[in-house]
Amino acid sequence: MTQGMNLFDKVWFEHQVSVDESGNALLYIDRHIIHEITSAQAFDGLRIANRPIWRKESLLAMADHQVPTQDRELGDAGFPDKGALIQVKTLNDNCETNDVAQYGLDDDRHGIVHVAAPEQGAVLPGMTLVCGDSHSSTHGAFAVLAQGIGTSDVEHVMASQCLLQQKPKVMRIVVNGQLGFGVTAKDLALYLISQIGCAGASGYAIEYAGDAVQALSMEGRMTLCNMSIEMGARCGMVAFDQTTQAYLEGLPNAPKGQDWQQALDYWQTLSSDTGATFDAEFVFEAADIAPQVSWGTKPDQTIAIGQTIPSLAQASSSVQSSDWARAYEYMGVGADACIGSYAIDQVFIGSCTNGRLEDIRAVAEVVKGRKLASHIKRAMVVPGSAKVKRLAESEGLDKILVEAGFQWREAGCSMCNAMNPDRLEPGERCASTSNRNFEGRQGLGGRTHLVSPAMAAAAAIAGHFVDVRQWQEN
Ligand SMILES: CC(C)[C@H](C(=O)O)[C@@H](O)C(=O)O
Ligand code: SF4
Repeated sequence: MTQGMNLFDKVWFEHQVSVDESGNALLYIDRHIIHEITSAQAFDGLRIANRPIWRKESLLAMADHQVPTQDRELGDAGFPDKGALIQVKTLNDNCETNDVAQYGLDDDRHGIVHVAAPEQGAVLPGMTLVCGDSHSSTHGAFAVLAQGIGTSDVEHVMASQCLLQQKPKVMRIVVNGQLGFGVTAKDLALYLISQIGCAGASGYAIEYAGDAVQALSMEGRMTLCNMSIEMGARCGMVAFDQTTQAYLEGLPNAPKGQDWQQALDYWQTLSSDTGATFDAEFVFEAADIAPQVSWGTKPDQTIAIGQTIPSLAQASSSVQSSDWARAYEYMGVGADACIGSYAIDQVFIGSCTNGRLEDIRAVAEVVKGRKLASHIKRAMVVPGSAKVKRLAESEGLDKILVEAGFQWREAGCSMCNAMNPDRLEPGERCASTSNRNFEGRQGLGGRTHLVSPAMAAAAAIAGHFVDVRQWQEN
């Protein structure tokens, strides 16, 4: 085994084809996932240049952003937005013409790219992975070097199976100890972003390590890696271990028999060696982390439940102070106020951050036998994939949620980014398990507060943010 190498470097150098004088490296790409938003122009580009796809077996497609999450049985008629229908049909046509594997809308493997691909075993340790989507960092949970790319790079990778880029620096974030009762991977992610800042990891690949990270399930690790991009990082990774192995064993696309044994031998090398070095390192104590709520319009504008919204006097620069002033205004919140003092209008549980089975179980646990607060206009649970939906239904979770007053939808990105019919109205305040709280992210004028699934569930019942730990059984 190579001595003293960190995890990122191991995967990087295994895939580096060449480096030019200015330091630009060509990186070989193993897995390329595509969706309906960022692939159409790439397919067009190849067609115009009369270039074939280099290795179509590396591609996996599914439409997720624009698909409606209800009335799917109506087929095309279920799409209220005909532009969205065209995008989805274009992806279908491109996949058929180019013989690219696709999980279509009626396929029981369909879902949000970052939820559906890993659960089929299409994402394996040691791979390099790209997708024309910023939250591709999710797949780093499997010790994968997973990056989001733009549409022109989608075309380059289709044509050459390679990505041209500068090698990022590597940051390790160590979280010691264990997360407290009721504190989840989402709270950890939001906390780290609030400490490191939205641009704090720009130019870096992150490796998450320490006892608290190792104790996370694969779902929790995906939640954590998913939000790396909200710190500006190029990707986030977690070392391969028993948890990774147990998750992958038996999945449809995971290797079998001899191949599995051989793969394991390699995968077991996918952690940072003792003595590995990093360009930056942060160390946190899990015990310091409480359930988090974002109060502003950037993911790092986040506080622990129980803290008050910071005042301008606490800002560290004039830029931060003007950012905060604008955020108070847009979000309709005030300095020094308690986040629990604002009534919530909508609740959204889903997205590639928190649309997995563990997340839905956490919501059901909190809302079981309770009802939505009477002023909540709408509360939705949107599974991240058809598989998550099926598994949740087999546990009876859908019934618990519907009983409490939630809508139970079909898989898709849904209200995470308002590219489909699920949106906030101007001024509406939403407890959301998604990953971005930018202005207008969930609908023009909508106000997003990022929280964990359990915190969103408690807010749905109380009608405002509360500390969910008072409601859970220890
Ligand atoms: C539409 C897509 C390109 C976009 C992204 O890259 O992140 C979306 O997934 C998002 O979360 O805003
Ligand atoms: S769920 Fe949200 S963050 Fe994830 S891919 Fe879809 S739109 Fe992007």
